[in-house]
Amino acid sequence: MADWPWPRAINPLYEEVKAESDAWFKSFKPFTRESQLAFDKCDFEHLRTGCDLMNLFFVVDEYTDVESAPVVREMVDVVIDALNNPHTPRPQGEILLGEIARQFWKRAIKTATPTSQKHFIEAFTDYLESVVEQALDRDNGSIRTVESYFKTRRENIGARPSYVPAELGLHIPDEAFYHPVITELSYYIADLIIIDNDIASYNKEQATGDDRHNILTIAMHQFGFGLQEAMEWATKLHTEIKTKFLDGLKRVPSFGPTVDKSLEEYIQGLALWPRCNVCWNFESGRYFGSKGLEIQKSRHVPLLPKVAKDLGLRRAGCSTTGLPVI
Ligand SMILES: CC(C)=CCC/C(C)=C/CC/C(C)=C/COP(=O)(O)OP(=O)(O)O
Ligand SMILES: [Mg+2]
Ligand SMILES: [Mg+2]
Ligand SMILES: [Mg+2]
Repeated sequence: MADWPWPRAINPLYEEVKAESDAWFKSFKPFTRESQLAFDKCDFEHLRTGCDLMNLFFVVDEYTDVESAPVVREMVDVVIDALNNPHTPRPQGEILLGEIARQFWKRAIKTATPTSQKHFIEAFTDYLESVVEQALDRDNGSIRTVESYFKTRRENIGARPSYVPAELGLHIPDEAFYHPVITELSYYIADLIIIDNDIASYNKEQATGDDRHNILTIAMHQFGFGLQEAMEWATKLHTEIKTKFLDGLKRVPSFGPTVDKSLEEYIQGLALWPRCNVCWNFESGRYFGSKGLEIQKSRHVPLLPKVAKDLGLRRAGCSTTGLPVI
């Protein structure tokens, strides 16, 4: 990211809004003590809806990463139902994900334009469907090709719904929002986030045996690379995608002065994402503990030993039956 034109910046209201968002989230007691400690290491930078959305993402990710496809399907359906019915109370005894999603969305829509609401529901539903696909791959032990991995991971990374906090106050009609050039730009950004996440989280994922959905594992498998070769291949791909994004900016068509202004703000939000993500990778503690900034400079990461499969969340008491409910 050294030559990415959008520099690191922090929202001035970040501390205040993050505290409010965290207080709301913790009130659910969604995690075991160990999971909450791991979770507290995450550090997000967006205003309230953005913060709440990141919290929602990570609870969905943590709960679904360790379950079989039929269980993930049920969880996903609960979340889809809650987002489509934010004013309807959730049934007693339902997994907590429904109530978290409902409250998040009920608050978010108060300040979201109708077009941004529509785009969020579309994008988040596609994300949730890809989480079920990921669980099916996990159940079958299958490893995808680079091409088929990118196809599902572009939704699974959660990037599209994560662009929506930049769009909440904007009115961008579908003809502009889903114009092929805008879609292309949004997927270039998703691809940059995928490569950055898969590199940063590779160590954690290989150690816990959840690395089949990781571009490094896939490149090693498909091209017969070693880990370092896969890393270099992924870095080259990252450079090519950055160039494609910068070139694509020159092809954005005009939709008239009002839409163009909104679109420019939205694209600015897209362009900031890979920078935010890469900073967060090293500063949040999720992937490198307290050594993030050091590793960002040295680029040396000692590989963690593989842990036994059942030592993950399930062991910590987070199996479906043990998961918190409302
Ligand atoms: C969790 C999620 C979908 C967040 C969406 C928001 C977003 C784009 C966050 C930054 C990158 C990230 C953590 C992606 C999830 O990949 P992963 O499931 O491999 O996350 P992990 O490497 O932290 O486990
Ligand atoms: Mg995931
Ligand atoms: Mg994960
Ligand atoms: Mg990852």
